[in-house]
Order: sequence, then C-alpha cells, then structure tokens
Amino acid sequence: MSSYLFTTHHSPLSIHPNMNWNSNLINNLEWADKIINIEGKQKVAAEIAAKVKDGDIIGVGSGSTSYMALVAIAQRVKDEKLNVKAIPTSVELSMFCSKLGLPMTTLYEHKPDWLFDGADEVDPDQSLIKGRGGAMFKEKLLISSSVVSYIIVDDSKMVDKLGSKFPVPIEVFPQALPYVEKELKSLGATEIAIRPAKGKDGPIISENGNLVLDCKFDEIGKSFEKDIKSITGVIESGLFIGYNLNIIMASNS
Ligand SMILES: O=C(CO)[C@H](O)[C@H](O)COP(=O)(O)O
Repeated sequence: MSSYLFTTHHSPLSIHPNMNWNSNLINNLEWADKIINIEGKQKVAAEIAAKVKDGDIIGVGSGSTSYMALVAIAQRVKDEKLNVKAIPTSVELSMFCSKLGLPMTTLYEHKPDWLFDGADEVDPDQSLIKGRGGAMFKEKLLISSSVVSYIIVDDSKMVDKLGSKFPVPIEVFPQALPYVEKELKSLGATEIAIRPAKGKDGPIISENGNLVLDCKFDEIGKSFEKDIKSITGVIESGLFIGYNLNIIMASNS
C-alpha cells in the first residue's frame, strides 16, 4: 500500500486506522510551524491536553487553535506513553496528527469520547459560526457524534449577535448553485459570495468536492441552521445553534 492514504476518495474520515503518513513533506509542514503561539491560547491548549485519559478517542477540530491544542496533546501522549486515537476533521489536521505522531481512526471504527474545536463567532447563547477553514461539514459531524465537545476561543470571537464579523459559510453541491442562491435570497441573504481559492484560480473546492458560499444576513434567526440545511443542494452550513457545547475561553491579555 502507498504510504499516502488517500485512496478512492480522500476524506480524512476514511483514513485507515493506525496508519500515519510517512512523508518528509508532512513532517516538515512549514505552515504548521507558522501558526501563531499566543500565550492565552497556549494556556487553554494545556487545559485541553490535561483532559486526555489513556484510551481516549478524541475528535480534532480544524484551525489554528485546534492545532495548538493538538500539539499540547501530542506532547502529553509522548511523555506519558498514552494510548489515544484522533479523528481529524480535515486533511490539514490529519496531516498535523501524522506530523505529531498521533494515531488516527475513523467514525466507522470509533465514536469520539470528546472533541475540541475552534470557532469564528460565539454569541451569548453559545451558538457559533464556524467554517472559516471550510471544514464545517466534518466539524459538525464530529460534534454531533461526540459525547462531549469543547470549543476553544479567545475573547475576539465573542459577539453580541451571530454574523457581526463573519458571514455564514455554506457548503453547496456545485450544480445546485443557481437554485441555492435563489433560496438563500428568499431566506433574507443580503450578500452571497463564492469563496475564492488562494493559490489557485477560481473557487475553493471543499474536501467533499463542493463550493463554499459566504453569506450575509441582517438577522440570523434561531431556525436558520435548519432552514439553510433544508435547501436541496446545501451540504452543510457553519451555523451551530443550540448545541450542547463547553466553551473554553483563552485570554489574549
Ligand atoms: O471552523 C473552523 C474551521 O472550519 C475553525 O475552527 C475556525 O475557523 C477557528 O479557527 P482559528 O482557531 O484558526 O481561529
């Protein structure tokens, strides 16, 4: 078998258990090393790492905050020779698991005992906008599958109203675009943009082969997550309304 584990479809959720990449490219990921080490986030990363118990199956969210927590977890696993398995939510984080030597598993084999993830916005009801990294489908799948979910944020992520700083990311099957656009407008979308790719021409293509729309609304109602999801062609949105989440706040001061 090739040491690269992308087989017929390259979802990190389908990576064969107990197999890590063995690649110099992954071991030396420069962009992983560039992720900012903010002191507050490091403290909270240590707090997350302290939750690890031998035998845990841990869901791993995407983004820089998740990566910092993953580094702290990997250190504990190494120092204490703990037996844990990670279920990553993106190719990016599965590469990081591999780089850090953390064994991975999938949702076929295991249910996560707990999960950690970041967020782009958190409102006073602890509802979230996620998906700046475009991984909201697998993040939501993992949060829905996990017994306990920890969301790590710093105070810059706290908002009075969802949508204040970030649009709502929506993953859409490409040919459904005209229909979904029409339906989003009738839900009250004021601006809809196809997320452009960086480093390639044209749009971002998600890990599931879809487009990501960034969609602004004047008001995000409590039913919006379900309303958006019910549009045929929408795979998932980055709205997380009314989930049972434990928000852990990192201080930037
Ligand atoms: O939802 C996400 C990716 O899809 C991330 O969790 C969110 O964007 C936060 O990222 P960061 O910790 O880098 O601020």
